[in-house]
Amino acid sequence: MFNVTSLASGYGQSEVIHDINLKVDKQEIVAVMGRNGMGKTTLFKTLMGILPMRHGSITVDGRELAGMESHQRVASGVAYVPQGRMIFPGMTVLENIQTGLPASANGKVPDELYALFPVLFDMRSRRGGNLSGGQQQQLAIARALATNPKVLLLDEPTEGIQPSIIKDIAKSLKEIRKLRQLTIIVSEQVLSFTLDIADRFLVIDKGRFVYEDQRANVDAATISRYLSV
Ligand SMILES: Nc1ncnc2c1ncn2[C@@H]1O[C@H](COP(=O)(O)OP(=O)(O)OP(=O)(O)O)[C@@H](O)[C@H]1O
Repeated sequence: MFNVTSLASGYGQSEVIHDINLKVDKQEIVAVMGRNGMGKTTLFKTLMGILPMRHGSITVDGRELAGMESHQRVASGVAYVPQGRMIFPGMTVLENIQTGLPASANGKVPDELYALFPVLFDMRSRRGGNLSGGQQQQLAIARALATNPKVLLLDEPTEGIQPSIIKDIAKSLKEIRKLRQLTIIVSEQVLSFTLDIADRFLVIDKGRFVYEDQRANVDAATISRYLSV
């Protein structure tokens, strides 16, 4: 459904992502685990077209995204929740979510989104910047879901968030995956969160995948070793 072939990218002279291949099925949740600086954010930025690719191919249901601007990739069904959330702090919760809605929605937030994140309904008139970190993360996810994606990319969603909210986020993601047959790729350093949601695990090390396994066979000790070296 989401296929990445021989993808490379980097900054200036230095190549950071080397020849990455990834195939993700419809409704599958894949975790990309890796320490700081291993290339998770660079990979996601390349998938979204924020950073140009040096070579490779990215397809969603057979449609090639290479060469498309970021907004065209969103229109093709890929949504992105960046590291650090990047919500608009001066805008209300409602306005933040509306920025993700297609024009055809006429500004109406689907009830389903508020059902997934009830706190956002309660706080819809507050400024995004006044929400807690966990609430902002939920807002960033809701804004991405408002674009009605087929594929959701989440970059380190648990960073700086308290454990009870992490559990809520895991629950919402599993729910929305079922509801919308959503494909999810999530980068993380926190294994407990991904063990809760992911069907398959990959470890990225210096811009290459060095480990892969299904949830049922996953060797948590091996992944932890990669994360702690
Ligand atoms: N704007 C940039 N210019 C040059 N090099 C960069 C830039 N951003 C990241 N890098 C380098 O690219 C490599 C991968 O960084 P990246 O941010 O993708 O890692 P990460 O796995 O997402 O880690 P983190 O969890 O710290 O975000 C690192 O060596 C980093 O120094």
